Amino acid sequence: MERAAVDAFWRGIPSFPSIDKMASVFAYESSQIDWCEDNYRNSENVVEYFNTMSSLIFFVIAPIMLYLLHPYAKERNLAVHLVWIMMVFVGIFSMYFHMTLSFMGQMLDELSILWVLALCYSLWFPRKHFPSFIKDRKSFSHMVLIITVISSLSSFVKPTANAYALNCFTIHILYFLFVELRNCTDQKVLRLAWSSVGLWVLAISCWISDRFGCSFWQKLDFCYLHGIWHILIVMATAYASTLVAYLDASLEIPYSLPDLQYWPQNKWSIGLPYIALKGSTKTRKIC
Ligand SMILES: CCCCCCCC/C=C\CCCCCCCC(=O)N[C@@H](CO)[C@H](O)/C=C/CCCCCCCCCCCCC
Ligand SMILES: [Ca+2]
Ligand SMILES: [Zn+2]
Repeated sequence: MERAAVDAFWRGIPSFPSIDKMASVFAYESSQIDWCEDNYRNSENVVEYFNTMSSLIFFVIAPIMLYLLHPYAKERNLAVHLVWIMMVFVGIFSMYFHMTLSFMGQMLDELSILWVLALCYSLWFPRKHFPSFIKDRKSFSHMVLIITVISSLSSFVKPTANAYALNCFTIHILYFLFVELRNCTDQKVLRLAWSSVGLWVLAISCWISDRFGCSFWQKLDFCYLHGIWHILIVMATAYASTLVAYLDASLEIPYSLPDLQYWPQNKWSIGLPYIALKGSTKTRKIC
């Protein structure tokens, strides 16, 4: 069938978008968002070259975290691995978004972040903060799933607001971490919490500065803040997710004696944090 005929066919169906409209969501620069980096400066096929390349950090950190968290995931729940597998997709969509600045790229980038957040909440949100009508983690996960499906659909209503809404989640994460840790005296936990907050503060400063201070950074010919945000937010995610996973492990699998360690250098607490299990596993205990 001719393309015009196909288009006319679909146009006959009320409220079905035309083929042109559907194709345009993939078009270069069809997103209403444009970051500070000059478009097409380094390549005629890649709109924002540095922002695209800095998203490669997802492919560096994700496999290392998958490897480091394997003993913990095996003991607690193999679904933990989904977090860093999904982070690889966030990286792919982030690259696609900055390469094209297309509407489809923007939505894939933002929706993938929303679903990683949903997964983290389902896995690690502390039981004692569950709403009173929720009796266990399974029901909590179902509630998170319903909210995430509704939020995913709502994200098409005002797409320019999505990134701000996603950033607001951090306020909630900071709030419950504060409540959880206000009586904590474990120096390792506190150091990890402060490092997570520090990385996030640096990251969000770059994100906001790129969004709202672009003319200033253009004068300095330094338009790389969004790319730097990519690197810092992946590190903040590694730190914060390990922290909440550790708090969860201390409550849910205490017999395995979870311990916070750093790769590659544990001595100075630098590098990527992970959970080492120093005790017996459940299976060994039963045998
Ligand atoms: C019980 C919950 C524990 C949560 C632990 C952390 C969960 C992290 C979840 C998601 C990872 C986010 C990865 C960010 C990818 C960035 C891609 C990107 O740059 N997208 C932009 C467009 O290119 C877009 O404008 C950005 C939108 C905002 C993203 C907001 C992400 C929130 C990340 C939360 C990090 C937590 C740090 C907590 C510190 C104490
Ligand atoms: Ca740009
Ligand atoms: Zn980005």
